[in-house]
Amino acid sequence: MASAAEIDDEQQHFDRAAEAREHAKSAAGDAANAAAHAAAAAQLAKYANQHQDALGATGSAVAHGRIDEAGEDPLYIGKHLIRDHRRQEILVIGWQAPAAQRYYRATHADPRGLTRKRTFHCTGNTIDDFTDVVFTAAAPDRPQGPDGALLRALAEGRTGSMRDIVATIQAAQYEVIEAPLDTVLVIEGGPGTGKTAVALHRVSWLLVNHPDQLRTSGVLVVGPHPTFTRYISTVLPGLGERDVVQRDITQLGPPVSRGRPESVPLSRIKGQARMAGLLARALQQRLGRPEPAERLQIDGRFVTLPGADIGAVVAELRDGPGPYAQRRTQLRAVLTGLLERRGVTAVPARQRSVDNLLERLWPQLSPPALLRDLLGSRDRLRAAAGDEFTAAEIAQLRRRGADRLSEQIWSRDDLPLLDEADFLINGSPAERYGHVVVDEAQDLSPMQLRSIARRSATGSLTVLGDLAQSTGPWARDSWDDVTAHLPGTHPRTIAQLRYGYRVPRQVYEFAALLLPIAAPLTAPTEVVRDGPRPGIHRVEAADRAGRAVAIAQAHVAERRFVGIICPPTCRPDVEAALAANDVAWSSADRGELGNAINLVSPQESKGLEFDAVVVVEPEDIVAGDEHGHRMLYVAFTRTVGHLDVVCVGEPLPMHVAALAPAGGEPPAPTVPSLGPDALARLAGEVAERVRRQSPSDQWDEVLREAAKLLRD
Ligand SMILES: Nc1ncnc2c1ncn2[C@@H]1O[C@H](COP(=O)(O)OP(=O)(O)OP(=O)(O)O)[C@@H](O)[C@H]1O
Repeated sequence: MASAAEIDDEQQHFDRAAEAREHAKSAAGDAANAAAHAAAAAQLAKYANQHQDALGATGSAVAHGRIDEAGEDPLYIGKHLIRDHRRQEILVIGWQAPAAQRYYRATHADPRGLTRKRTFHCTGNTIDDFTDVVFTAAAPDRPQGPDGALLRALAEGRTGSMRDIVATIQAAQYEVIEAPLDTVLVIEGGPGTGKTAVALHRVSWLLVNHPDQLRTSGVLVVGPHPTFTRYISTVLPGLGERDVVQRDITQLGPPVSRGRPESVPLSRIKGQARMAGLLARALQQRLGRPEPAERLQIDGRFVTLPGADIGAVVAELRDGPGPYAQRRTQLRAVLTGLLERRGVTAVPARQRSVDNLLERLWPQLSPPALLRDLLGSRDRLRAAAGDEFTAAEIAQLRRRGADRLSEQIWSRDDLPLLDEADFLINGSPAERYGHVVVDEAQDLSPMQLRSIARRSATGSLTVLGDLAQSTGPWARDSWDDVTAHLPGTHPRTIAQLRYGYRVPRQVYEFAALLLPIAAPLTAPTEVVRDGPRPGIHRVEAADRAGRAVAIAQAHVAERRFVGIICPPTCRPDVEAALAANDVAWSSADRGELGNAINLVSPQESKGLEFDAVVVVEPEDIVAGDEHGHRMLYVAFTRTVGHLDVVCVGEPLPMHVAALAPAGGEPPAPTVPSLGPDALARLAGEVAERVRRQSPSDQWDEVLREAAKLLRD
């Protein structure tokens, strides 16, 4: 604990900086009032608001850190630059400034000239305490364990909104944050290694350090589902960035009615990149052929255009560049030109016989109309499929469309197809960004990735995920399968985060027993802190839901933020138990998390975290997905503190023969043996790595060696 005198000294600096900040904010407001007319005033007011936001909220801490170097004045680091208005002296530098880098990158092994790094703990702008890391030349080999400030931040209770980590970003995380803009950067790491937090801070860092490229074009952050988007939505505004667009993956593409369910096999077909070719061919096949002679009535006289001339123009435009709608406009212009050459002067913009001919040759189409008509017709599907789809696949794709387009309900897998159709018809989306961040990217289909890729104006992307958490119809085992569908304009880099900050060691070790089956080649994360052991509660089926709710209530009584992660099979019982006990709860499928008990499906739990997690019936979670062990690994790793597993029979990981009841000592974990499926997956993965990392002329030899080793 810092001494009162030291805290007083620091507080004086904080008070001075707070006063300077208020002065800067009111000066920004005054500038807006000085505008010459209303339009300029509105514009200036917008800039003033942005500037005031960027300076930070009144009453918030002006700084979170300080660095000391021998013979130099200390530097205070906060979310925003603050100058003394009288002397123009810098009181606090923004955390993204190059001068702040050493606060984050200094380690005992490489202190970068610093003698000390101080992290403040504040309530508003009042300093409660601070934690120091002292760098001494005598201890360069000291291992860099988690410092007190980090452990303190990790121990804080969670809520339904993610917090920034600006005060305690770790050296390896900062290195990823400041990676070059012109990259496709993949950030991979186990659960709770800070991928999401790092990516959001990277956005803020990029906006400050690359204003010319990004301030006008903007940044887009794409998450896996609405609850996640809402959960992370306060981080960037808290860092002073209000203009970053945050969407979930289903919000890309034309606005349509959603909610149609889709089978897994159909999801697999619809997500494949070859669907893009199917749509492009389907669009071409909508083009018509002219009659040998096209007779048009214009202003009471008939004009005949030779079909061969028109056909040649249509063929040229069909094979030409540009979106479909733009080429349609070009065709109209050419038709008008042909008419003018036959003496028709000034063809009006709307002329019925020209419009009719144009509609026959090059029909006006919306993305939903194209897709509905395609999926609704076996003949259209067959014609567009060529050799690329089997008859069985065509039969699977075919479905009866709604009679009225406005009544059509679309599935999640239709959305990227509509977006692709929109691209083919209308060209690149109106909203393109200087940088795009994609979270939980390991689960996205090629068609979803294409949809994201076309929103990056320059090919600059940050892609984050964890292959060991990859589930669903598009579960991945390699990042190559993801990046193959992203723009190739910039180099691709994979950055790994090794340290797990969320999950306590005792819970992580339990969850990691699933890894040999879930993701055999994944190295476990290195956990930085301890916590309570998982509680295993074996119950009768009739008591399962009631017990889960009772455990959740006990956590709420301790003021914990709780997630009950429950497979669909158990959900009605759990909802009934919550109702029977008159417990207020929130449902993640309504896009929002409450402050107490939240009922969450395993899929929705991705990316979220709670103080306490109650996992209901692991076996059903495993059974619910082809990569069910990964899904369970996700569910187990959502906790910052407590994990309780409520089950009938074994809690999984099944190979842990007998786990002690809640609070008891579990036996030492045993290494699970691999079943035939897991072994086949492992073999496939080894072969894939050999292919990726060895020159092709050595594959056979390396694989023969590997087979021999396995036989022996
Ligand atoms: N340097 C840090 N300082 C303080 N907290 C941190 C730090 N790094 C990560 N955390 C915390 O660890 C938790 C996990 O972070 P985050 O959700 O970004 O991890 P993730 O790798 O995206 O996890 P998952 O793959 O499970 O979604 C968050 O509560 C985050 O605030």
